[in-house]
Amino acid sequence: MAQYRRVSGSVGLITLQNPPVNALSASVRQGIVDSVKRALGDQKVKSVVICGQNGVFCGGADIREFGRQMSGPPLVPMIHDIEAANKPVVAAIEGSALGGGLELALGCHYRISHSKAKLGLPEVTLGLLPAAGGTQRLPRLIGVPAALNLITTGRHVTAAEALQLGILDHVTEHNTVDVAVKFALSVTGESLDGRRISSFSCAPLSDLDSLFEEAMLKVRGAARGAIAPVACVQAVRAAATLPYAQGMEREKELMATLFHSGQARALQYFFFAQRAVGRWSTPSGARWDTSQPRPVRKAAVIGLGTMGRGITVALAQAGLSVVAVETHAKQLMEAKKAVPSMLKRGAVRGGTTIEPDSITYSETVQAVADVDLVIEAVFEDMALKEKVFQQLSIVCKPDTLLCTNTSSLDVDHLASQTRHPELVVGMHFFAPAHVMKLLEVVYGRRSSPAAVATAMQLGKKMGKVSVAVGNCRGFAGNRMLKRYLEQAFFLLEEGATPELVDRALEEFGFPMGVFRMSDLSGLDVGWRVRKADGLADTSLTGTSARVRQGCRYSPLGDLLCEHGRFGQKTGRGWYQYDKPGGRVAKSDPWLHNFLDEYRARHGLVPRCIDQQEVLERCLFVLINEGFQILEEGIAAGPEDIDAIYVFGYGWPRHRGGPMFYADMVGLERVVERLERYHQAHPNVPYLQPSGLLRRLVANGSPPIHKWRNVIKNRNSQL
Ligand SMILES: CCC[C@H](O)CC(=O)SCCNC(=O)CCNC(=O)[C@H](O)C(C)(C)COP(=O)([O-])OP(=O)([O-])OC[C@H]1O[C@@H](n2cnc3c(N)ncnc32)[C@H](O)[C@@H]1OP(=O)([O-])[O-]
Repeated sequence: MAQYRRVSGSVGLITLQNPPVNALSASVRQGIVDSVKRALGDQKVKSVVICGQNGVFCGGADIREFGRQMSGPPLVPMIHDIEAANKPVVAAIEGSALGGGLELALGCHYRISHSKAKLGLPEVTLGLLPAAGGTQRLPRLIGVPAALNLITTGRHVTAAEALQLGILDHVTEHNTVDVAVKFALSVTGESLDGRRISSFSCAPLSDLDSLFEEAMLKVRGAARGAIAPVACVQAVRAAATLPYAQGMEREKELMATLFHSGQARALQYFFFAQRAVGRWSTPSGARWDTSQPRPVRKAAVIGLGTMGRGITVALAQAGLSVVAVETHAKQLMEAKKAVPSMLKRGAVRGGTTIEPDSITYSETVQAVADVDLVIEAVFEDMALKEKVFQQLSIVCKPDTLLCTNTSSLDVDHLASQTRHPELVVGMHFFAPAHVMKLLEVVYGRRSSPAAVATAMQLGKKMGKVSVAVGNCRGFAGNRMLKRYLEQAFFLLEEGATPELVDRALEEFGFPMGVFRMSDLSGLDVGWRVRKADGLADTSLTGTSARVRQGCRYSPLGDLLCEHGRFGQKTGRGWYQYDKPGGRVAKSDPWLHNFLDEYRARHGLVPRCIDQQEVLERCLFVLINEGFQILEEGIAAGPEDIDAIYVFGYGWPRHRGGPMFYADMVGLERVVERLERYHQAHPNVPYLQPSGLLRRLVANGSPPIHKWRNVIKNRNSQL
């Protein structure tokens, strides 16, 4: 809807009304069309102001309408009519002017904004382009290079930057609508000839071809297979080379190629998925809307290795006062140098200021006596963590929340070491902890709803996407990753090379294939875990060398570690690097010989493996584990798993996440391929389709937004 009224005698004020972000739904568009008509037809009205209710101008087209039959007046002619109006129209921007919202403002003759507003054309992040004239008007207004930057990245800019770029005419600290109305009165009767952006020409550039070639190269490099950024460049090129009307035709054609694409569906699904994870629930009935988080003003971090330092920075950046504890004097000294410079770099990047004295350092756990929450980030060793939790339980206030950053150890067991197990949860950060967006909040059997709510809220405060998951080995993310890694090792045994596997995964859209990733994070990390689990025994020979606990096992990673090949840090891993710490992976003939010898020793005849098999083996087994996790209630819904994989593991966002990908591929096909691979590899039980996956297929493979019902029905029958 849009409300219309006349104010200050001669200004028609149109207020968009569609909470919470005044998205341009069919009824809002109809409301605007009707109101504009009224204002232009009313002789008493000399100028018009368009604003949004509740301090938000407009969040753009209504994304929920995209999957449906479109109705109501289309945006393009609506904006065109506003621009063609013979009375000045002023956009009064508060909150956000994004996507179609900014396009609407670009159709107005003047734009006035509050200083706190954010503006942008984020359509590319939804697999689209700004197809309500945004690709044609913005370059005409601010020049091709700046428009290319905004449209291909979708980034939001502050009002100050928008003013500097020339998007805005005026920025105010006061009531924006009042200022806009006053302004509208002041321009009454003035000529609008120079105010209609569609009549502008783009500022001439000396070498347009090379500018667009460069832009295309850059965009293709960053897009990892996403098609929308490429279409955005093509649309802006049309603005720079064609008259406005033809440019609009090109914009429409390009939008048509994107609108029904799988990528657009995936990205729009993901837009809602990342918001859905905030509405968490646990199998015991705790929920986001009934659980009260506790206030956390002062927090502590125990252990200042790489993770502990990152967590300290993330907490300080969120405005908390932090006690950073490290019992090893040398490590503490290093952390005291490293943390302030990490903070400084973060402040420069984010344009913020940081209070350096918000962090105090200590060599003893006694220093955490008065904090509200502690995050333990010591070495991944259960005995050590047990000791820390026992100490914390004595030292801390009785109501202090005790969190562990373990990536796979048993949260319930750690809780059992304390006097208040209900106040223990996992907060699993991803390295580097002050940069990575993902936080897995792991609730144990006895974690209270308030403890989960507090950790979730703290994650949000730190700018993370927090996902609540249950306690199991590896939680959701690493548990699924284990299956993916295993398949990659098996593929090497069967004849693939790290290069072939990585290429397939990188062409799929991962920033790094599994072996390059493993070299980056260090092969010794997994080796240590496997050793602790009694798995990494390379003294075994014959068939037993490749079997553990009755299942197929590949000792390849263990063997590499025994050769001192820990990845980038030692200059050798699955690839070779020019020096320890080197970043550029090069194919390593030693590794290929090693694989040949290994296969010969175990009587494995290498075969030709294609990219499709790599993808199906690695990804379908990971997806299958995801279904198992849903079945067990470790994650509440597919959106949780997808958010974990996109934000924590580099799953390409334009493929929506592993569970969405399964939906796209077709659940029947996933089952069929898994069954086939399981037949070929009967000693890999995880290739057997999970019960939930089979049940979904038996239920006619409902779309992903209906999976929760199938899970719920099953749980209610138990
Ligand atoms: C021809 C077409 C051309 C055109 O160029 C295409 C477009 O404009 S494409 C559009 C280009 N525009 C964009 O890409 C902007 C997308 N929006 C945003 O970036 C943020 O929502 C915004 C910054 C506006 C507010 O942030 P915040 O304050 O943290 O709030 P929040 O994020 O938590 O959202 C609150 C609720 O509103 C919901 N919702 C939001 N927007 C839309 C929408 N457009 N539609 C529908 N719903 C929308 C959101 O799902 C959530 O629902 P729920 O049920 O409560 O979970």
